[in-house]
Amino acid sequence: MIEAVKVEGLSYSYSDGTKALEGIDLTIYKGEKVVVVGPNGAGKTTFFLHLNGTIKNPAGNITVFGRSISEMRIEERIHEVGVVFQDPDDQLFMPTVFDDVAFGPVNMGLEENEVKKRVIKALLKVGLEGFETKVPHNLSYGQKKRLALAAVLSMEPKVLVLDEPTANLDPKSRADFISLINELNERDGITTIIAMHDVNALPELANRVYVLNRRIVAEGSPRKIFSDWELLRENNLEAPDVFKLFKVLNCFGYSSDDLPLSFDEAIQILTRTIEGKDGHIHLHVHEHTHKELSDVVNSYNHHRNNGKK
Ligand SMILES: Nc1ncnc2c1ncn2[C@@H]1O[C@H](COP(=O)(O)OP(=O)(O)OP(=O)(O)O)[C@@H](O)[C@H]1O
Repeated sequence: MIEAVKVEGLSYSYSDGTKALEGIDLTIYKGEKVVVVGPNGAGKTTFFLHLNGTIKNPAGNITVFGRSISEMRIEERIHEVGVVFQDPDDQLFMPTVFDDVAFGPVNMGLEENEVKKRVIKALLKVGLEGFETKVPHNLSYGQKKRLALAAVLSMEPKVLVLDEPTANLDPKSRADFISLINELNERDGITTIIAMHDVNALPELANRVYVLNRRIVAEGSPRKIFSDWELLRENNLEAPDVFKLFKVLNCFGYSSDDLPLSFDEAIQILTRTIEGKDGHIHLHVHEHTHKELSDVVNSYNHHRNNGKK
């Protein structure tokens, strides 16, 4: 396995004395999808500020693909690690969408034609083709989020770091953003490191989780982390809703060895339990009192049929 990001003994205190990070050691491998969780003020953003070089001369070692981040020139670093911060307004400052996405490639010293190609490619990737002449400030929040991502993708980073990518997005934009991140990871081979409080979306974006609370307090698969109630409680975290629901169902005598981490997994487990011979879920529920449940199941069956076509 190739080490994409290796951090050793990283500590950081702000000038007012706030200790934000203490003795961080971690290794993230090429192609991994890693999510960093932790309570508010745990140091996630501070950690990311180290990865994009905003905080210089770290007290500790950070290497990206074997090279020390503090020894890289900025043009090299932005090609290695791209960081998308939570608030897109922090990253968008040019008069047009084109200029914002071109900013990185221009600073990398690329030729005009190459810059143009990269801008078009990045805007297409995030679904903002045709927005080139628009004023970033006037875009909707969801569009700004996608633009901030495009502005980083145009530098073709090997590692993509995202702070709260799903926060404040409507359900469709959220699902689209998750698919896009997964596509970047799975198809384009970009290693992704994400900080998020949205635990319901986490299993889709993580092979592995680090729990950060000034220090790294735990590491493991989403299932391992979410099964540790004590760890969750101590770090102001919670498990995905379906995971908690099945835990409760288990207490009521519904026995399932697998606890689902996502809605789809929950449906699969339920399907194994109650699936009819035709592969559809059959719940004999009363039309009026259980209409909502019927709607969910019908939409699942519809979704399943369409998927089979
Ligand atoms: N510029 C600053 N000056 C002083 N203290 C700071 C500064 N920026 C952050 N901090 C402090 O450093 C600690 C870590 O903050 P950080 O923003 O990295 O946490 P976070 O995990 O990203 O939080 P959240 O989940 O709320 O976004 C907090 O105690 C915060 O108050």
